[in-house]
Amino acid sequence: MSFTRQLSEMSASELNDAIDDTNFPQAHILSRGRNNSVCSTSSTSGTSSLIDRALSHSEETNNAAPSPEEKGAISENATASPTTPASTNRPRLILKTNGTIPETDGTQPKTPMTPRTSTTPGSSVPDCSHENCTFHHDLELDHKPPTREALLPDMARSYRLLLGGLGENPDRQGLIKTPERAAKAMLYFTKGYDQCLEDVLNGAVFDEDHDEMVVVKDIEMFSMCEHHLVPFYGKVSIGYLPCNKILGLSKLARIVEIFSRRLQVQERLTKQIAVAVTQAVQPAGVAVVVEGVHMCMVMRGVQKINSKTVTSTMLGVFRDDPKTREEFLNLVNSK
Ligand SMILES: Nc1nc2c(ncn2[C@@H]2O[C@H](COP(=O)(O)OP(=O)(O)OP(=O)(O)O)[C@@H](O)[C@H]2O)c(=O)[nH]1
Ligand SMILES: [Zn+2]
Repeated sequence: MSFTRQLSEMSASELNDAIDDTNFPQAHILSRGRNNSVCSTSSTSGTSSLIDRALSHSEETNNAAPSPEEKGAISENATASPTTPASTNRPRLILKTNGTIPETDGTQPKTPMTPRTSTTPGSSVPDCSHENCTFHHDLELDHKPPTREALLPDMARSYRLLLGGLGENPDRQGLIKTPERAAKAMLYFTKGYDQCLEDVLNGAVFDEDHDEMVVVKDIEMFSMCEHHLVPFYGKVSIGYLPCNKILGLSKLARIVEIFSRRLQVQERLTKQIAVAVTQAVQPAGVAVVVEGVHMCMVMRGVQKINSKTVTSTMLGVFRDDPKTREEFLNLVNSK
């Protein structure tokens, strides 16, 4: 049984669990400290990840390793590149979330939703059905789906208790509305739980005979550390090599929003963005680099105010071809 078929037989939640829990053997993590020293670690875990196996299957079925002679060009700055292989011979990266969505019918598969398990006992808050919910198309959260609003009273009560726990008087003038404000703010910080890839893409996947690298870099990112519930923030750079399908540029930034606006660790965030781009356009490869500042390391704990964490996920040709990877990294690091 092929691995793509195995993937297609997994339920969305199983796939989500597998994606969330699987580390890429070659994910690079660089930590830059105060003195700019760079520490690079590569996990050498022998466990092949979901994506690895999907990729190797994809390569087997396509049986077409890119030739070094093939040439491409960098689309963003029009710099000629001798390294980007032509799409005709590129293995296409394919990830399927379930067996019901054929990969060639133009329908975008849904991103597996992170299950909402944070509801208060006793309150029944169903997962957002996305029906009548324009939230996904308006990431500014001027209006909230009913399920999100239903969370507010319990959350506000929790914040009120928290204020009391701090020894504060929740009824003093400055704090009267604070529990509700804080609850709304937390809902905003985690609004990605109510977004899915299909809705965010809004059909902006276009057939295009374009086989050169597309890079959108320095996308601002704000997320919440799942260990301490304090922010981490930074920037995300995404590159992909299209296989006759391109993505509306803003959708790359919107994909970052889906996964950053959740409780996260940076490694998982990086991987989820790469997987989502793969699901959206089945390119020959995807590269994602995230540079983050973790307030849990700045305001508390080790208090290293200049440290930055850099994580990357390289899929497909970005993983297999060092020159393609280098081309991407050069673009990302150029001013
Ligand atoms: N790998 C990873 N670790 C993270 C991330 N955000 C926070 N952490 C770490 O999560 C760890 C939690 O460690 P604990 O020892 O349980 O918690 P702690 O006592 O608050 O740890 P310190 O931060 O070292 O004070 C810390 O090392 C954090 O730096 C992330 O995105 N990725
Ligand atoms: Zn933290």
